[in-house]
Amino acid sequence: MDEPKVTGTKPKMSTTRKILLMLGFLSTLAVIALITVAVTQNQPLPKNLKYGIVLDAGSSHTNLYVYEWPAEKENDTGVVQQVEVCKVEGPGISGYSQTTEKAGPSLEHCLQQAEDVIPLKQHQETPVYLGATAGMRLLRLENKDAADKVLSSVEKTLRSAPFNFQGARIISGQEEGAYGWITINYLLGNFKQSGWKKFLHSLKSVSETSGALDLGGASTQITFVPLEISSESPQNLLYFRLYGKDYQVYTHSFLCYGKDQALQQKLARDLQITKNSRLSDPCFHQGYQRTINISNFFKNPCTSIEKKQFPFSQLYIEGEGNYEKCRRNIQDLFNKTNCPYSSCSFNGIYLPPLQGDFGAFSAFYFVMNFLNLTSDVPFTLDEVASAVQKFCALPWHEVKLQYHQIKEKYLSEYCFSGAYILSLLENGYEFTTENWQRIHFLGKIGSSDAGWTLGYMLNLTNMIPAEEPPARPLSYGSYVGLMVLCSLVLVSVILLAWLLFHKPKCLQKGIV
Ligand SMILES: Nc1ccn([C@@H]2O[C@H](COP(=O)(O)OP(=O)(O)OP(=O)(O)O)[C@@H](O)[C@H]2O)c(=O)n1
Ligand SMILES: [Ca+2]
Repeated sequence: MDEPKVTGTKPKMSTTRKILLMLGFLSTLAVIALITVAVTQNQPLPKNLKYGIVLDAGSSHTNLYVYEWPAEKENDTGVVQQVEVCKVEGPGISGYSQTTEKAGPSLEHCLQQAEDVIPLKQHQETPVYLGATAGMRLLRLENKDAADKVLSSVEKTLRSAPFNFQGARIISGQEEGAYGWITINYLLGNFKQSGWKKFLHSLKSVSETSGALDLGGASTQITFVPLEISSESPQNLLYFRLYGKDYQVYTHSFLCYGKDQALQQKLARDLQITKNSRLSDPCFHQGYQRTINISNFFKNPCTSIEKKQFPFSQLYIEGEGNYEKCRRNIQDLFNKTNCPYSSCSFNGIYLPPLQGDFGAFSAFYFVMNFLNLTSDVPFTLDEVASAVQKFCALPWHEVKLQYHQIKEKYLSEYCFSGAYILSLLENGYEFTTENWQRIHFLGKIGSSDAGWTLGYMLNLTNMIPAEEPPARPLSYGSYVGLMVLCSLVLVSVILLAWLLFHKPKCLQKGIV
């Protein structure tokens, strides 16, 4: 009687098991198919790169920058990067005031370099911009006709290059400050945070942007978001809406306070009190000598105010190498006597209280880097001052021996420049021992040079949207990861359920 029962139940059990096995197999197959589809369907397309060229026609020299970015990510922050920089041989374009037709051709070598970097089929669509700064602002003041001719010459050359010419113009000091500020904050990723970073920032309410300090040869800029906005000096305020956020930015550009023109101003003042054609200068190393032609010296708008008749045509400068004396000497360039606002930097120019961190670039960086004063942990104000003092005290023959690889023009002026930077920051802008270390001397951020050019291009190509562009909540990697995780959980649950409700014989008590 028992026999038929046993044979009767056996096929019933195996059918259920078969169905369950089949279900398990099918769900595993479905999960694998799901993952495969997700991975292949959403795979990023091959990179479609775009390029842009900006020429920074500075007072001391011209640099050509090539930028690159993935076409499909144009409106994201931090995706544009510098892929090439070419330093144009010779002086800045304002140095061609006597031979204006040569200004354009001086750029040809670097334009050729850009042609080699950018794929041939993209030459025509690549925009090229030239922005001239304080050297050309000064030339325009001194000789408008010569400045126009220099610009026409560079325009002619740029139009004959195979790129998409978008203009060659003198940018204002305000633009120079603002674009420098945009560049560093774009590169530091301060404009737009996504996902967790955005959430963390909203919790901490950290200072969101970094100020920008640019020191050129002929002008210098300070730009930052002050804590409180005052309408005292509207010409120093700029309003931006970037990635859905409003920014009220303070900026000022001091023409004639770049390091080369500041030295000219200082010498012009020293000349007023010289009794003969010899001048002992504390800002040059002991043993250093330089001769200056007086007739050309006062043609410059930065020195013309000091013009007077001298009984000699050449001035012989002899270095003294005295840092303290040099600082006192430079101090005279900053007139702190009258301020028509609640607070000023110098020469009666409004400056709100300093706020947050600052990125200091161009000559701020070149000089500090030469003096080994740039590191991740910032040096104190006292450390910087004593390093400059020590360097200034070195006799010229020793400096030349120790740094024989560096151009004499640069080398001879690092003592003056170090002292000038300290005076500008400490006396001019009134940085103190407390907030000095909030200044970060930086040359590059990632692969891109800090400077106004990237911000200029981002603005002119409309690559920084006013409103935050709609973004996918998850990145491609997180999306795939989440898909895999969910699928694994699903398979595990199915397996577990199967094990619990249909314990296979091998797991049953007594057998194990
Ligand atoms: N390794 C270097 C490179 C440059 N300089 C000096 O740094 C100054 C500023 O250079 P830069 O920022 O390139 O000035 P420009 O852009 O030419 O000037 P501006 O912005 O005022 O037009 C110049 O005096 C230059 O001689 C330097 O001391 N050491
Ligand atoms: Ca510059």
